[in-house]
Amino acid sequence: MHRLSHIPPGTTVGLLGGSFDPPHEGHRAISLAALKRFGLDQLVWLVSPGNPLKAHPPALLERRIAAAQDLMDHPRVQISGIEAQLGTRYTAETLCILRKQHPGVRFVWLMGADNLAEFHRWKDWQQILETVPVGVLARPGDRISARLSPAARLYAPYRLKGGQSRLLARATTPAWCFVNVPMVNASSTEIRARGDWSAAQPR
Ligand SMILES: Nc1ncnc2c1ncn2[C@@H]1O[C@H](COP(=O)(O)OP(=O)(O)OP(=O)(O)O)[C@@H](O)[C@H]1O
Ligand SMILES: O=C(O)c1ccc[n+]([C@@H]2O[C@H](COP(=O)([O-])O)[C@@H](O)[C@H]2O)c1
Repeated sequence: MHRLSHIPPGTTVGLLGGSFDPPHEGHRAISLAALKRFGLDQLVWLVSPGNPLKAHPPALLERRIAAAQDLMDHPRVQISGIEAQLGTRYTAETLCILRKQHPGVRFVWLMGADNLAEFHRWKDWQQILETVPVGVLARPGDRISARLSPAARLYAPYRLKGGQSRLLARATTPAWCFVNVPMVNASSTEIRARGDWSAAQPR
């Protein structure tokens, strides 16, 4: 069975799932902010085989992983294509397997504010919130829609304030925390639209 490497029991590990099509400075910035604000030991970029809610297929996984490794060369961050190896696309399924494989590890699901706004559309989203702490990072333009989202409203009683962010990883679930971090106005959609990544490349 495929596993994440170098994840010692007892550690706290942030999981940043994404299409990374392509990876950019926004991903890098929220990763560094998440390590610090949530006091995480490590972080894993889960490069997705394809977001189940996105109609267009992403660029080749190998190409996205290579670009991610170039961009995020950091001793506490690993880039992983494990979802493709496990055959999972849905986050709830991925988390279920990872938690079984690493019983002593405290995983935290990380996402930008835009994903919290849409979170109620994910498969078994309440199960995700009930089983792993969720850290949400501010993103330009999405802070208000995220705060007003169905998931944020329903789970409002379980939100840790920004000043308590370092408690998140070891908090009893459900627990989530929105942190206002310095924002980077970068998006893969915009980079693809410029043609710097998509043009003449295999998809
Ligand atoms: N600039 C950013 N600021 C904060 N969070 C971000 C930023 N860019 C991406 N994220 C978050 O990183 C994760 C992976 O994002 P993803 O790979 O979809 O990038 P994206 O720029 O949102 O791509 P696309 O434009 O194709 O939707 C998501 O949780 C997303 O919310
Ligand atoms: O599980 C789901 O239903 C689900 C729906 C939408 C997105 N996700 C995950 O959310 C992460 C961010 O996706 P993306 O495309 O916005 O980078 C990535 O890991 C996806 O697999 C998961």
